Amino acid sequence: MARRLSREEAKRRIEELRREIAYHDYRYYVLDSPVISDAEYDRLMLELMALEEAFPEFITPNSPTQRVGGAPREGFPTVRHLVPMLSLANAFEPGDLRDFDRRVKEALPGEKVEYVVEPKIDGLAVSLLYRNGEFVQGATRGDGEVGEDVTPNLRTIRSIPLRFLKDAPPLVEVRGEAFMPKEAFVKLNERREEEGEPPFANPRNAAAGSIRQLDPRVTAGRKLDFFAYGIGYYEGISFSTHWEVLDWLAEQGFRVNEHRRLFSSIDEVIDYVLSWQNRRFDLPYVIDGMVVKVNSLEQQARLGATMKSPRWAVAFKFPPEEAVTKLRRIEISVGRTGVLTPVAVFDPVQIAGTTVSRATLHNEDLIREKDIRVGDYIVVHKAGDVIPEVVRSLPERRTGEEQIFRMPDHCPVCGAKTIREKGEVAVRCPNISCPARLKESIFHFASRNAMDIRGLGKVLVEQLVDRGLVKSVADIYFLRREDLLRLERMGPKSTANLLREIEESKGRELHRLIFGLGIRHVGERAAKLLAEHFGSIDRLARATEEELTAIPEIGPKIAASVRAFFAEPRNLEVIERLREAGVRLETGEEMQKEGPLKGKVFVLTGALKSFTREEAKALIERLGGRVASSVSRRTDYVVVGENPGSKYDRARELGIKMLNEEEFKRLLGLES
Ligand SMILES: NC(=O)c1ccc[n+]([C@@H]2O[C@H](COP(=O)([O-])OP(=O)(O)OC[C@H]3O[C@@H](n4cnc5c(N)ncnc54)[C@H](O)[C@@H]3O)[C@@H](O)[C@H]2O)c1
Ligand SMILES: [Zn+2]
Repeated sequence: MARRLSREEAKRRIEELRREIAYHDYRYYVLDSPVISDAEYDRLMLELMALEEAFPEFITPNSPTQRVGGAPREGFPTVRHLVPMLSLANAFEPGDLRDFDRRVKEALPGEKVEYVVEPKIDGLAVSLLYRNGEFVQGATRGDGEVGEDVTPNLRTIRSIPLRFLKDAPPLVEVRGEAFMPKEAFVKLNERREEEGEPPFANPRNAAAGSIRQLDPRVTAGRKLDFFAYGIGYYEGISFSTHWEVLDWLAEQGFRVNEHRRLFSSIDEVIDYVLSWQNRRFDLPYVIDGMVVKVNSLEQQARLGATMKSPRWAVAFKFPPEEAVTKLRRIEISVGRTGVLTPVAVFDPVQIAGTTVSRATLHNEDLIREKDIRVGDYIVVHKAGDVIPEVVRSLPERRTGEEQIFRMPDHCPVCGAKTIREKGEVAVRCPNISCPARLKESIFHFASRNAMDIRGLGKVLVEQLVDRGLVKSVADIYFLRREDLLRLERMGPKSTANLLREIEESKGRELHRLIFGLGIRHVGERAAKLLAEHFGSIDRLARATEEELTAIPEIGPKIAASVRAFFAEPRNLEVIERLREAGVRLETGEEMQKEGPLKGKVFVLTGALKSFTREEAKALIERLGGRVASSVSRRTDYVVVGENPGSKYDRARELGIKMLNEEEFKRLLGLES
């Protein structure tokens, strides 16, 4: 194609491509938020390279083909790399690998060449400086010459050793890839979506965005990992091959990829590389290709490098996993916070190892931006090889029958008028008792990292809400055996199990409860901080925005959301009902602090001679205990007065310790 353009046309197209690429570089490297896929970006780059090859007179040092990419962002100190961190030349088909092999052999006539093949991890290249075996500085690649000093952030990655296990050479620069495993990527994007933040396009941007955080505590919460794949500058050690370097790194405590292999011919290299084309989807992290490197370091040195990449290595990139299919309809799902999410439903296609037929479209703006219409042919891929996404529509295949999508102005589940707050992309159902929201919140409340009530799955929650048995999370604790037995698939055994699990969940740690309440923007980490800091729900409920933001890591957004949650009378009612049920509303330390009765739960039944109910309650509370209205497994003591009621029988059934008035007084430290 390059050949057919006139000089003038080529010049114009080159300019255009450079401008476009510069914009995408900015989105990708500076904002960590690309708007096109890597495959599309690579196509632009290839076109530019082809044109520059055909018209070399237009090559300038400022062409994006001439540099590594990635400008350091403001906010971090910069670091000059001891040895430039280069990019890698790309190969897209076996023929490109053969060309690479030919170039290498031409530069090393008559020599035997071995190749090391390693997975190309889709993450962020970083350089780690070790002085006398101690980690002293970590930097991003940046533009290859100068990167950003992100030492405190990299220190949070557990697989980066802070000290070498065996040796302590004066100075070594370890290089490798910081990355986010698929599972962490999916979780992070789910959370961002819930909180109304834009999801990351792929694990590489997620890793970059996580490492380039001014607050390293945010990085710490992001579950990053690291593979070492080489060394830059080094003193006081010596190696003759890349393979030795990898072994040495593994001995010092680094994670080195276990799928590295050593080969002596390019045919073996090609076989191995291609064998990963489909197998790669089973890995817990994303690889976007395989890197082939000349093994001998001495040969590497003689081969040298171009401005952009070494001549002794090449990255084979796997073809993008994309498929074209037809968009049948757009469904709306309503989440826990009321956000309406449009979901694309399309004819099933195979992508990255599985069949997919649905993909989130995130929000209305995105649908407009991408001009996606119902009935369109669309290109679908999987972000991070796991999250199905619509890349773009194919307007050239339209028939005129396609429908422009409009977000409903009423909640499809409860019919409430939807709202879209200023500056937000999300449309919400504002009705806090919307069944869709309620189901999601209950499901969240019962989830593993919240109150962990295993028997309370999606199907059961559906029924509980649809039958009006549960109108808030607190109602879970008032479910009766008879009610549960009437539900589908609930026998006596599963009912008993569920009731036991519900009972057990009453004693869960405070941070799980706070997380489980589903306060907007309060994830697991924030919930832990809030629990630790305030010690009890009551104190958290009374906290002012200033008190909240005084906690490091709790920003104004979280603070405002916590305030709004506890300002809502319906939410306070839920808390009261939880208290009534005997759900623990304090941290362990708090219970210890409060008195000798250390959060013990009392139930009073029958009339006492020495004091009224109110007096007894006050005495118990002064000593750190608590009075509940009904007997449960969480009850520690039942105080039995005259004419005890049904609570007496229930307590006997459960084998709870019972106290008569004398024993009770003794426990309170009162003389009898
Ligand atoms: N979508 C967009 O808008 C956009 C914009 C800019 C760049 N990009 C993407 O970024 C790519 C360019 O980035 P690049 O310059 O980092 O090149 P690259 O990703 O093609 O390859 C070089 C990088 O591979 C990594 N790597 C992983 N495993 C490795 C191993 N075992 N040994 C050595 N290196 C290993 C290192 O980080 C190294 O810097 C483009 O191909 C494009 O896909 C996309
Ligand atoms: Zn609704």
